[in-house]
Amino acid sequence: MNNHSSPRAPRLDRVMTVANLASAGAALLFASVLLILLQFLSLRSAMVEDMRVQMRIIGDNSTAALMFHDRQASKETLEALSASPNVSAAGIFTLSGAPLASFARDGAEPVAMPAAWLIQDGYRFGWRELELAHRIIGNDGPIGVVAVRASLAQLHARLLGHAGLTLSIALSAMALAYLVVSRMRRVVKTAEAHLDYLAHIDPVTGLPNRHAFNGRLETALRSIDLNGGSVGLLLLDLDNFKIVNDTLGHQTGDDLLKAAARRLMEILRSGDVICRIGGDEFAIIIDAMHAAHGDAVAEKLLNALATPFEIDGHEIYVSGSIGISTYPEDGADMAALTRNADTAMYQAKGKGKNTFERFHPDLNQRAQKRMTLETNLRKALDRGELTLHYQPQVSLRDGRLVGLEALLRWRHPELGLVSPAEFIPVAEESGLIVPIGRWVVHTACRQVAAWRDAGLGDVHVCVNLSPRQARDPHMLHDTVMALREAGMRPQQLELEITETVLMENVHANVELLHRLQREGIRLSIDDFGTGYSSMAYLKRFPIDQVKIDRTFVRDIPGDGDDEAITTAIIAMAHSLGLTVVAEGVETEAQLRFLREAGCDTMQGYYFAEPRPADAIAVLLRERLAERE
Ligand SMILES: Nc1nc2c(ncn2[C@@H]2O[C@H](COP(=O)(O)O[C@H]3[C@@H](O)[C@H](n4cnc5c(=O)[nH]c(N)nc54)O[C@@H]3COP(=O)(O)O)[C@@H](O)[C@H]2O)c(=O)[nH]1
Repeated sequence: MNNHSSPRAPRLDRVMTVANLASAGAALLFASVLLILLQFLSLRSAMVEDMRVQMRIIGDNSTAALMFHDRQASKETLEALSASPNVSAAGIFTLSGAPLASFARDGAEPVAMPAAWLIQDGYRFGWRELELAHRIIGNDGPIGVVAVRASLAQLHARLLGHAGLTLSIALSAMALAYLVVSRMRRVVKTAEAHLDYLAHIDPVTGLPNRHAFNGRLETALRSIDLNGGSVGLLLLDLDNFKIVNDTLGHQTGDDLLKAAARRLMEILRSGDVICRIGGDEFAIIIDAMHAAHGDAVAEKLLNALATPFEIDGHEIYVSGSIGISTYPEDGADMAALTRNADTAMYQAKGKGKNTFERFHPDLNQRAQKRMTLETNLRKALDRGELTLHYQPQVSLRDGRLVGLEALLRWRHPELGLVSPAEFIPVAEESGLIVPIGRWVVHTACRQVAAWRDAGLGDVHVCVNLSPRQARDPHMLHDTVMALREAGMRPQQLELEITETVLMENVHANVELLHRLQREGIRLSIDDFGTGYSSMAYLKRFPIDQVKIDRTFVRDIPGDGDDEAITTAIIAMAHSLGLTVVAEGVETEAQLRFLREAGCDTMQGYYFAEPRPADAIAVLLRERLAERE
């Protein structure tokens, strides 16, 4: 399995670092050369100044010797210069240029009478020597010249020392700068790598995230465009993951995601890519896949999830629904391919979860049909196309009618009678269930009031509550208003909630059910046995009644498992003080079995199918007559 990022081209920052260091080095070098030059000029002027002071002294001290042509005195005066190590030769001359005295170090050439321009300028620098000349002034003006030749060796040595020091400081600064820059580069690189990780990796599972998935899929499709072949895309959504999160907490949810991701990764081949692209959604890109391979991989993925997960001492069962699409057959681009895999995945969910579905164009037709249903459903309320039918609930003790379940019916002028099994999910997904559900509660309550006002007595009515309605913040208020408007006792209304809805958001639902209970509204669990089926959880909810799903009733008596489940549900519900309704009772044998098992109430075609309000009025009249 390939989940690593591709090697990158040499980074621009590396080039930038070298460029920065080079420019810093050049600047330092320039500054160093400038410093050395300044140093040189400063040493030079200091030397000239020093020599001139000495020559002035010699000149002043030689005035008398010059006037009297005293060679010995001139020589002695001149020899004072020998103390200065720079001076290699010196001489005192008369104005006519005749030497009066001279001094030269070992091997040095004696000085000659300086040229007029040198006397004028005072000094001249050569490469290795400095020549100086100074007029000696008597009482009536110039009387002679003192000339000196000084070696620059000492100045050069000092300059070399300075240059060495300056350059070593510059080099040390460069080395320090290099170390600081390298360290900064390492810090920046680590930060960059971390940011890159965060941008591409899901922190919970360590898998590439949606952003990375887009890149991987794009690369895979581009490669197919160039080289041919096909790519398979599998979208896997964990079933009922939300229940785990809500009931066991987010940490357990995260641990489950991590463990599931590990299992899925383990069964994939190298070259396949798995990414986490949403809360409980994974995408698997299968390279160079043949049509049959997608199904095989999907089966392997589902099998990998089949063994329960051991997390924090909990044994957690989780399954997946997978949608498969193949490039280029099922979509011309990334968006179409992903959309179609998504459509297939929803189809798999609709088929009852823990399965996979390969995309085929019919699915789009189905999606189209769904769209048509939704468009028409939006107008159904206003056009008065919705009605309620009512199905009686009968006491198993005495056969008396004890309640009615309100069931929605939709007759569309062109589509005909549309089954609630078909349009309720569409209403739920589109959110239309909220206004429709509100209408159902109000209509059912108004109908109960109408029967009462017609002298048919008080009736108990049950209304289904969908997941969206349970989340609707106005639901409680709307329901209470419907009861008030109808002048009904709250106990006459029962809301049916499926186990799955209940478990979808345990904390919020516990709160909601308590508030409904405080209003006096009765509550029952619908389709019990098909969902989470935990009596322990039922204890947390203020429930009055449990409705055994008709799939368990269908094969009793006869099916040992269903008999055992039905009997157990009745016994457990009673032990919690709840009454039990059996759904889908169609035969005398079922009725007898349920009565013997102690079931309280039955609902099903055996007694009556759901009927319009007028037909129910007939039953209510019969009930009244029986009472009298
Ligand atoms: N949120 C809402 N959901 C609603 C509403 N009205 C209906 N529904 C849900 O739609 C599903 C299908 O309902 P329907 O086609 O009305 O089927 C009901 C009965 O007709 C059917 N039934 C009753 N007795 C029998 C029987 O003996 N055999 C048999 N095969 N079917 C029978 O069962 C359905 C009632 O189920 P339940 O609600 O679980 O008690 C269905 O899920 C409805 O809940 C609505 O207003 N809001």
